[in-house]
Amino acid sequence: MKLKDIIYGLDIINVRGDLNLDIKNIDYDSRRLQEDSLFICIKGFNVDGHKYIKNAIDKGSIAFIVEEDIYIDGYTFIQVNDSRGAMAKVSSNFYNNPSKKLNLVGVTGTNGKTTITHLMKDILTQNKNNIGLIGTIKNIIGSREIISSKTTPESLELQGYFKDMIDAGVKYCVMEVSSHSLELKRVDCCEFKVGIFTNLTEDHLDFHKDLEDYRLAKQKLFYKTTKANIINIDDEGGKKIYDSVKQLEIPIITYGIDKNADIKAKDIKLSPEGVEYIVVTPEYEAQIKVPIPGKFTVYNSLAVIGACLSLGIPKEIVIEGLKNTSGVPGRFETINSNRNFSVIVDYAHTPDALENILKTAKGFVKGNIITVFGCGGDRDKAKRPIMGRISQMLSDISIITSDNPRTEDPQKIVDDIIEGIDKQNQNYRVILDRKQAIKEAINIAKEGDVVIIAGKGHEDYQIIGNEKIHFDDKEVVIEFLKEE
Ligand SMILES: CC(=O)N[C@H]1[C@@H](OP(=O)(O)OP(=O)(O)OC[C@H]2O[C@@H](n3ccc(=O)[nH]c3=O)[C@H](O)[C@@H]2O)O[C@H](CO)[C@@H](O)[C@@H]1O[C@H](C)C(=O)N[C@@H](C)C(=O)N[C@H](CCC(=O)O)C(=O)O
Ligand SMILES: Nc1ncnc2c1ncn2[C@@H]1O[C@H](COP(=O)(O)OP(=O)(O)OP(=O)(O)O)[C@@H](O)[C@H]1O
Ligand SMILES: N[C@H](CCC[C@H](N)C(=O)O)C(=O)O
Ligand SMILES: [Mg+2]
Repeated sequence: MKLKDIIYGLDIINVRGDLNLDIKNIDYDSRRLQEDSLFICIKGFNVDGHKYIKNAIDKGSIAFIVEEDIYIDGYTFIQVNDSRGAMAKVSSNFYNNPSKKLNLVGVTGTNGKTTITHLMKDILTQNKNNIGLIGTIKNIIGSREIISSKTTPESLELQGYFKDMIDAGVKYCVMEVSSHSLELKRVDCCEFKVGIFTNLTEDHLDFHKDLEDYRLAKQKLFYKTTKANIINIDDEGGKKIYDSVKQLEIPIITYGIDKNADIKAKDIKLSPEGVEYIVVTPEYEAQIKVPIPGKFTVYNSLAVIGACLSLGIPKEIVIEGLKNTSGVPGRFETINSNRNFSVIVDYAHTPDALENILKTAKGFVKGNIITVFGCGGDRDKAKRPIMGRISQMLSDISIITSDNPRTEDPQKIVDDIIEGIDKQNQNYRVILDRKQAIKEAINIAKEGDVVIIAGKGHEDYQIIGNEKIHFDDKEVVIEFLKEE
């Protein structure tokens, strides 16, 4: 594509050089550059991409998007205020603005994004749709699946996936929209038909200044939608977002249990097998059954019902899809065994998620709750003692271990967690090695107990230092369950 077409509509400070160049590739990482590329220089959190310009020229880059006043004879330099925002624009142009041709549903909030997108997938595929999904576990493009490395990809990858979806005949794409992606402009130039807000609780305070800053990042999604905003009105953050977006022309559909919402659940029955309730919407009332336990499943499915309503998906398809969902890998996943206790692997890595999951287990456990969990390194430190306190309060035995320590000392992370623990109460222990911690939990479990292994869910790795080693909670559980 011609460079002048790629930069169409871009907010530019200055252009030096030829805009009639034929660009074959765009990249923001010099390590991947090819011949005839446009290199986007990003000032990152770790390094400044501008320092790779010479390296990029050696690899065949002919044009550059920069934030500084740089010029090298024979090459084209386009100076902008913000390279990340510019990357979203040029990526969308490069792939012919594919998001406009999709029914794109964006889901944001602290917890529930992956679950909601997977429930939507199960409904939409049932309706014989070729679908797209972008999120924490994997990205799906029709029949192709790609393991994810982020919840929301960088704008360049994202627009490329959208283009592939169009080529594969995809009509609906459901997507997790992280607060990082909203703040770092990964989803600029995405045209969302529908936005869903789940909830706002403590997380990511390493990245966002405070909870309000985190909420404001999430709120941005609801200014990017064209058809409807679906908002959890029982949630404090949801109420604030509602107040902020209600003056927009986009219809809002609220959902909730406690408040007078547009979509409500009544006669809720919670069981170890899942949830059942009657949904009341402006268009219909129906009995809903979802085979995923926990009150939060009511919220997640209400959000899904709201989104499907605004997209015109027939109610029968929605009801059947929810009833027959295969669940979500690593989210309240019970590991099959012939032991007389249960083991559940879950992705709860925030205080709210841990509290929800433990309260759900408490609702049906006959014996003790034994919880194994840790917290990720190089991420929000404030949540560590809170999770320690919640685990101790809601479990009979807490085994505190490592999650993904990354570059932090695992013992230091555990020390932060036990800051929140009452040390007089001997109902906790520390076993740094996650495998040994899981082994201990299974060894001490007795009839009627529930072992909850929280924090890593579907992850099949552990990040220690800068190394990613194979580690899968489910695999480890199955191995130990075989040993008697
Ligand atoms: C905080 C954050 O999001 N950081 C992202 C950010 O890193 P950065 O800006 O620090 O990049 P950098 O490493 O300083 O490099 C600057 C630029 O130089 C380039 N570079 C670098 C080295 C080189 O040799 N050549 C070169 O060109 C880089 O490609 C980049 O364009 O930009 C990088 C690429 O542009 C991302 O890979 C990186 O995400 C890292 C991997 C990350 O872990 N992000 C997490 C926190 C994240 O995004 N999480 C959210 C939320 C999760 C959830 O709640 O579900 C997510 O959406 O996944
Ligand atoms: N609506 C909800 N409210 C609170 N907790 C929830 C909700 N839905 C799921 N959970 C809990 O949060 C965990 C993570 O759920 P899920 O993966 O769907 O969230 P997510 O928003 O995609 O998280 P991430 O930010 O890591 O991508 C689940 O394993 C469960 O413990
Ligand atoms: N999307 C979450 C994942 C956390 C998963 C947990 N296992 C960890 O590594 O902290 C985040 O980026 O904070
Ligand atoms: Mg997710």
